[in-house]
Amino acid sequence: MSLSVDSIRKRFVNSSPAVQYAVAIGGASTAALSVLALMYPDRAIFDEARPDIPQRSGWPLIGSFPDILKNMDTFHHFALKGFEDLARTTTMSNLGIPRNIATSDPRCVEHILKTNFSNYEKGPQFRDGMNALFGHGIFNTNGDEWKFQRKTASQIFNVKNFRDHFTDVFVDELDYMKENILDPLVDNGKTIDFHDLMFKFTLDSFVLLGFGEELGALRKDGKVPFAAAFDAAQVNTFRRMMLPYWRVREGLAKVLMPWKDSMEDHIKVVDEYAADMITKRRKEVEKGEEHNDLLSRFLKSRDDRGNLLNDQQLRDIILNFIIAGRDTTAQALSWALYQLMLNPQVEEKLVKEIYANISDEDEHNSTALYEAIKDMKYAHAVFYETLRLHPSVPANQKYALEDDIWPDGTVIKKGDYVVWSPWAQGRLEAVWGSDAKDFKPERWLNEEGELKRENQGTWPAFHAGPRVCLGQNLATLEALVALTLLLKKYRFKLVPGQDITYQVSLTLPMKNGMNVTVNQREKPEIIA
Ligand code: HEM
Repeated sequence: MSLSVDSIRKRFVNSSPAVQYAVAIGGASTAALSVLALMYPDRAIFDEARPDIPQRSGWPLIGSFPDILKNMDTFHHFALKGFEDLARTTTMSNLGIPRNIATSDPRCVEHILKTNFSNYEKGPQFRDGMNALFGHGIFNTNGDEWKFQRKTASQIFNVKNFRDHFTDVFVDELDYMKENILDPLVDNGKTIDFHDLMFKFTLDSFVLLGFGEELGALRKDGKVPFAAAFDAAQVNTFRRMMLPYWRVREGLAKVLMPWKDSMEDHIKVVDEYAADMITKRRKEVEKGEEHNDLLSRFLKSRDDRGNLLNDQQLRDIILNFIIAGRDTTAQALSWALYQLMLNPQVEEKLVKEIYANISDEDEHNSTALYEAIKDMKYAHAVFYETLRLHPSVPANQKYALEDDIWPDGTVIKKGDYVVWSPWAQGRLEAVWGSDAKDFKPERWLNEEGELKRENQGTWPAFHAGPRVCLGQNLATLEALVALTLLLKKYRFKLVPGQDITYQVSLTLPMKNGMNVTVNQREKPEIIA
């Protein structure tokens, strides 16, 4: 049956008013959508065009949102491909989240980190997403509130603490780990998840040195409930930041999958943990006990308005510092061992350096260990190279406080949401040369064998500018003490057939962990 224009018109005229109304509405909507699609052919509805910046391909009205969804699990590879295929600075428009301008140009990254960009003036998307876990802790504050936290915390990062107290804590935790967990596995072929082990080590160490609490994660099988809830809350925070309409999504999940723990459940567990810690410490202080750690410094100090801190403020501070101090270093340690197992020639060189510098006695003399490790150039190079390919903070963002022009000529408008990806940048040939994807600690040493640090725009692993990582020396010390003492005693082997990959989160965890077997290390020949 063929439908002529005339017959359609007749049918329409003879139909009921309700049908005529529905058809008219449908027609008008289609027309409106078509006009809007013509106005926004490659970007999210109402996003302004930025023809001056190379844009990643997008759909009419929704932009690249489907691509984000599709690549959610391999997001850092997705970022890398954009820079490789399109340009060093690109833009992407997505329905429901602000248009981003992404750069992998070290000059632009350094400029963002050191000048007119704020990580607090975030759109509601980010502030709302971060609030549940981060509250008003150091990562999520600005101005006087941030200055107060940074200044108070920085008091514990002095050489004396590093040399005497912190090194002691790391050595004690490692001693426990060696004796009770690793020694029983030596040469018996049984496997252990090294990633999980490092999370326990850094959690116990940081909670002890920062808050005086013996959490005992290393002493328990499986994850302690605080750590499990804390990890889940972080993954969820990242999803809230990346995907729009999280309230609707999470609301639906609660109805459709009521048996699954929600963000509120995870937050409840971590809140209770922090609350117990605070109550215990307040009681100890009442009894006249003296402590000199991070928690005590904050308990004694007055905030930017001159008040002693309440429990909520202390909770935010504790959780932010645990995020800062635990995950980042545990991940760096895991990725470092992964690369060493894949690159035996690097491992061999590092082990020779360890044996040449650390005697058996040094292993239990914190001052000697600290002094020796400070001078181990190759070990530092291994650590920096690990963070080049596996930066613990793999992607980051800020907002432009003013109109600006970047060093590469990109025109930035006040309020623009700008992002950079240390993960992608670390693998770009345009930044690191044709061997960018290879693990080569030698690139961090000059011809005389002295360490050379890249500028912070090229290697933004620890950030730069006023918000540069407060714990970078602590992290370096902790990682090198652990690598030194573990590699001196054991040779770890990667269990074949595993999918070692990252989980997309605020930091760079290994998605499936990393199983290894443990063997006794033979002394390298050169020393024997
Ligand atoms: C390998 C280990 C580590 C890496 C790669 C790392 C990296 C970073 C990065 C990239 C930032 C900037 C985050 C942002 O503003 O978006 C940061 C901030 C920070 N880091 Fe680290 N970090 C590490 C370990 C630590 C440790 C052990 C501590 C211990 C306390 C720490 C304390 C902090 C603090 C307090 C900040 C916030 C600084 C501020 O906003 O003023 N970090 N870190």
